[in-house]
Amino acid sequence: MATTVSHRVAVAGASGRMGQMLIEAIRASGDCVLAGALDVPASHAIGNDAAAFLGHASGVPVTADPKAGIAQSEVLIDFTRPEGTLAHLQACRERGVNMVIGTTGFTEHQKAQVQDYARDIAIVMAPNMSVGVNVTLKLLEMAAKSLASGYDIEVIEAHHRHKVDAPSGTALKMGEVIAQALGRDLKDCAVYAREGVTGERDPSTIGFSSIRGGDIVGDHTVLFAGTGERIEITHKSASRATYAQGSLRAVRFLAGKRSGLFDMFDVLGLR
Ligand SMILES: NC(=O)C1=CN([C@@H]2O[C@H](COP(=O)(O)OP(=O)(O)OC[C@H]3O[C@@H](n4cnc5c(N)ncnc54)[C@H](OP(=O)(O)O)[C@@H]3O)[C@@H](O)[C@H]2O)C=CC1
Ligand SMILES: O=C(O)C1=N[C@H](C(=O)O)C[C@H](O)C1
Repeated sequence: MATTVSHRVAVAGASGRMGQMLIEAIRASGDCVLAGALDVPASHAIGNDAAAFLGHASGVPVTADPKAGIAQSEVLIDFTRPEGTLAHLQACRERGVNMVIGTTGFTEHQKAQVQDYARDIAIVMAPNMSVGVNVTLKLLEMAAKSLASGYDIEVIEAHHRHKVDAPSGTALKMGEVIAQALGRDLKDCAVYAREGVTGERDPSTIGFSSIRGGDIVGDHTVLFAGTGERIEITHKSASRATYAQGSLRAVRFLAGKRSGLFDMFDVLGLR
């Protein structure tokens, strides 16, 4: 049976870990087609076929020119760096191309800029596109409400040696969800480092610990440590394919939308 291709998708960071995973997922999807590929000017991939690493010819060359890279697309998936994402947003707004943003490490000011672009194009932005992590966020919301007093809360994350931001975007989102459930503001209660004579733990804080090493795809644990018991809620990613599949669900969700900022709770109906 012939499949109908309905989504023309460009990928930014085409030679990156997630970029390659996305190109592979688009090729296997049946309803999406690769219509553009972007990378930084210094990338070894510029000028090459975007699917060459799969031993396949997609007919889409990797370009460093954002406007050329998105010209044939209805949506751009971006897993790059915050400064790259912002440059891509500018090009997408000019061309009326929607965006799926998986990049992490944005400052508050940069997040406000993304929100501003969402007045003109539709954007799904989430620090973690996997179904499992987003369901975990709902579990954390419930746990935090039930364990509001008497339990110290610590978020522990582990990632591969190449990751450049810490804590991970997912860990920060977990902290935000928990803080909100407890009626706190993460800005006021987050503790990102401990060293030396720190004093006793302030029960109102949410602590973060980051481990970096090897090829760990992404592990997140939230520890609720009480007196006489501990509860640990853990999610472990064994493959980046889950992030790519979630990104394609976001692409389908955006079809026909003209503006607005959405996240994976919207895409997955978890709100
Ligand atoms: N939301 C989610 O589910 C997930 C989010 N992520 C996030 O996605 C991002 C990318 O992760 P990952 O694929 O592992 O990283 P990689 O470093 O493997 O890939 C990043 C890609 O973006 C390119 N790039 C770097 N800087 C810029 C820039 N300024 N403008 C445009 N492109 C740029 C890189 O080019 P070059 O290598 O030549 O520098 C590379 O091709 C990270 O922020 C990560 O935290 C990752 C996995 C899941
Ligand atoms: O850089 C990564 O690899 C990942 N980044 C995201 C994050 O910062 O939370 C999502 C996932 O954990 C993998």
